[in-house]
Amino acid sequence: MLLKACVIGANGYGGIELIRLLYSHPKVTIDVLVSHSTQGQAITAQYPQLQNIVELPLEKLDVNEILDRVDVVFFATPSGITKDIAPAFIEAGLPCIDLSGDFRLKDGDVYSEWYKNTPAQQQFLDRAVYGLAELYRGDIQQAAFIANPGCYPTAALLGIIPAIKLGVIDESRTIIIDGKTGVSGAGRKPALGTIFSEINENTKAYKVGTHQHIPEMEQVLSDINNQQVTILFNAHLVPMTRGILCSIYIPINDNLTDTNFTELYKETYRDDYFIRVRPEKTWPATKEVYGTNFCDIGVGFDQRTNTLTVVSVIDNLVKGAAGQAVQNLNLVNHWDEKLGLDTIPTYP
Ligand SMILES: NC(=O)C1=CN([C@@H]2O[C@H](COP(=O)(O)OP(=O)(O)OC[C@H]3O[C@@H](n4cnc5c(N)ncnc54)[C@H](OP(=O)(O)O)[C@@H]3O)[C@@H](O)[C@H]2O)C=CC1
Ligand SMILES: CC(=O)N[C@@H](CCC(=O)OP(=O)(O)O)C(=O)O
Repeated sequence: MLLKACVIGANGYGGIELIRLLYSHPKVTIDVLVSHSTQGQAITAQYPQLQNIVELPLEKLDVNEILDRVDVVFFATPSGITKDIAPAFIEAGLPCIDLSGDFRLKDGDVYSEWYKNTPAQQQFLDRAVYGLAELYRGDIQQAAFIANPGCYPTAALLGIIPAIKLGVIDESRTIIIDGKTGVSGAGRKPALGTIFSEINENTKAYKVGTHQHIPEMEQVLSDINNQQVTILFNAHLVPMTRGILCSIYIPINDNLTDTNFTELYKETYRDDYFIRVRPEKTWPATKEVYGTNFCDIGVGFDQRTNTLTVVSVIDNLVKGAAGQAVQNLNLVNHWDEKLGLDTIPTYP
């Protein structure tokens, strides 16, 4: 029997990517699509490319009806909105996977500071399991409510986790993450900063020193390190549709200059199908993971500065959002982690 899924926020970019992936999933059927502003329309009115494939109506949010009709709910709704919608489903015990930032931070005060909004109730923050499979696979397999990681944190954390686990970092210096994203990261809603003439042939830094993903990365790294880790992260918008590339600079202890970091990274991820560590000093590009759940990582040690350069790429809508959500669905159900996700990148 197929598992019945509901996507709330179905007409956004995260929602349509969930529909694309769930449609091909051998153990799932999409039963309910929910929209806020386009309810009553067919999904094909918003996305004609779904004609003859997924011809479902966009429905209004009706908690009881959804509880009756489906086995799992995905929230592809904005941060600040999900925290008010999700609790009814969590309390009813329906498995929930949230793509927003509302349940990732365990400390409500930290959420208020960075998201400039009131946090979700603590009881729901406590129940959420952070859905980074490569780090918390065992917890996810036991979970009913997943807070899917943010797009930048996914790429950045996967690039830093091996170094933290191996204890090779010089803690007197700061880890620096230079992140670049395609414009789909901002969602489908129109905004001045993301229209063609503003972003084409242009690149810009944004949210410098204030990006909401900074405390998310620090929370996870501090959890692994058993003490506070502080990072410097800056985000940049580049003129492409999909993709995130993080160039990460990790200060390394003096006595480790002969270490083969590429081999150590490969060893850390030996059981993680979606993490592909490249040969020494071979650098991945965003197109090489386009449309897939892969995170490709290149590693190279700079002797002059005792710094490890790590380049990590993902598709923001797949490993950074919908694909990672499906990976988590597979784990929650104890299915093969690759189900619905085993594809080759679209290239060129
Ligand atoms: N885009 C990305 O790369 C990533 C996105 N995310 C997160 O995923 C979530 C979805 O993002 P994305 O799809 O890009 O955003 P979009 O702006 O493309 O879509 C947002 C969706 O939320 C719905 N929505 C907006 N306001 C409300 C409301 N008040 N009540 C109910 N539904 C509402 C919209 O419905 P309608 O249009 O009908 O109003 C729309 O379906 C966000 O939390 C985002 O932070 C996470 C990682 C990466
Ligand atoms: C281009 C762009 O604006 N990208 C967004 C990604 C947002 C996101 O994923 O936000 P959540 O943490 O709320 O899920 C940003 O940098 O804020």
